[in-house]
Amino acid sequence: MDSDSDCDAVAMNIQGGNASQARTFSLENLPAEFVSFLAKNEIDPAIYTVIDLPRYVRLNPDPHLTITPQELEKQLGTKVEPVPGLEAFCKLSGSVKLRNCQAYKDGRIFGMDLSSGIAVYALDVQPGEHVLDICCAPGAKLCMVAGLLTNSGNVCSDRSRASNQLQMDITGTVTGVDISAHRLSTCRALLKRHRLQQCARLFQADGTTFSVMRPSALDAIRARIMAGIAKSKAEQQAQNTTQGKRSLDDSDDYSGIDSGAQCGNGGASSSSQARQQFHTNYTPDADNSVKRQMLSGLTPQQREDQERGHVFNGTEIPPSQGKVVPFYAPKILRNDPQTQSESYKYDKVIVDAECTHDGSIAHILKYETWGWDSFHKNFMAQDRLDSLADLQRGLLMNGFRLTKAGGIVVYSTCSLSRAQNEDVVAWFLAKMQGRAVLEPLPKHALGIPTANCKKPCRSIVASALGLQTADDGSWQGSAEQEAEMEQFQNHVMDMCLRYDPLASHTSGFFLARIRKIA
Ligand SMILES: C[S@@+](CC[C@H](N)C(=O)[O-])C[C@H]1O[C@@H](n2cnc3c(N)ncnc32)[C@H](O)[C@@H]1O
Repeated sequence: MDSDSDCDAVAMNIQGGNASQARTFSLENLPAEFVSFLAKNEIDPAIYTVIDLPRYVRLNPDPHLTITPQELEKQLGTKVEPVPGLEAFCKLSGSVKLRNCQAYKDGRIFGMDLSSGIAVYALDVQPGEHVLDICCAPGAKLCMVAGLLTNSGNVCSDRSRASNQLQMDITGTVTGVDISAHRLSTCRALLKRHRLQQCARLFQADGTTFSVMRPSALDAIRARIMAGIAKSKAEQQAQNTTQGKRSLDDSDDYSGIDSGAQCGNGGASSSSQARQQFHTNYTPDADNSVKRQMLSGLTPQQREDQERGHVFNGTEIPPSQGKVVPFYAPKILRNDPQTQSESYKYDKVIVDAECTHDGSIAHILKYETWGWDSFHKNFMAQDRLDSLADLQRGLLMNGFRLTKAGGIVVYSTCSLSRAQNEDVVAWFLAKMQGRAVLEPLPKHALGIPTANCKKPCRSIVASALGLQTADDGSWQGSAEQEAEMEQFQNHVMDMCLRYDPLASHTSGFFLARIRKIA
């Protein structure tokens, strides 16, 4: 979870508490299990003693929700410094509370750590692109992607039209997937607060098996809705009555699934069917634990492969499993036929994977107030730790599978553990055998010092390559293999990026940028 205020809002909701940000901290306060986790993962506990960690906000680029740093400074009564080189980001004192600020309530600013912003910039979102955000909630990055698509010049967000009119001019879209319904609710609320909901749809689903391709029928749906509007207007004029007027607003839930355009094959024929399908495909999570849910349409073989960690082969598309009802979608995206075809893979995918959140300093320190028991339950439970790398691999594999050839996948976490970062990326690259390559990232971007990445575990790479390992899992190769292994490990270290709070004065963050070759 990011150390931003929007994420804080979620955490506050979960806990129902009134956390205050502890800025100074004694390491002795950390619970023993967490200290041993840090030691095992070679994470320096001193990161939690950084006392002057700034807070960052992003100014909404929407021309109707702009605010200048000077105006924001007046509202907050504190210094607001634009971050050179990272458009719309500003730095504030770490003690600033955003929630009561009018600009925050109006959706003029987003709380978002700089490292998260750099993850989105690494996607290099272009106008008209279709982006998939796996593990999207509560939605800081998703909102930034939606903002880049909505305010990119090509895509006009015309607020001057009547408020109940659809904005029909979207070309690029962002699809967010998260397993947690209540976190998705926050995501939806954020999209609405920042008026970004027109180009975004959300699915409650397991990101390791999610299979919905990018929207494929925007033009057809747009035409149908426009025809509906024209027809409705004509009828209105003829009858001189408001009866039969079609509501053009964007109701949030799927109760309106039948209204508006139905788009050809596969469209849900009634809202009750749609609901039923939703509940068949996805069981909402009750406790925000890391639950893996299988799409009902997987064959037993696919299921078995999944359980063994072979999430498809990184490219193939499973047969269509019927339409999956979105958790939220504006009308123009709600009735997409969800065509299953190679040509509807996403241009860009971000996998901001579920992790132990140990790099999210402000968040971790809040457990001082909330109680470390809940921290243990949420993040350190042994079964959760044991299954985390599998989950992260599965999320990355599936994100890659849904990316078009030539597209980009960004893998990120807010953990500083090697097992959740370099090891996952190295395992993945080894499995993909040349179909995926690491792309350079801007080291020292914006003058922020990055930390050295860690050397991925050789036995994980060896096992991903199918090389013989000893009973204890260790691997020893020929001289030539050893040299290749060394080269591969160094390559992963060189190409990935780490923010360590001690050096960067941001949250702890890991980032890899992967291009899909085929
Ligand atoms: C680090 S947070 C994501 C933060 C988010 N990207 C943002 O910028 O606000 C990780 C998210 O992963 C979600 N998650 C956990 N397991 C998942 C799964 N199997 N499939 C999809 N989402 C999952 C959690 O509910 C949580 O919201």
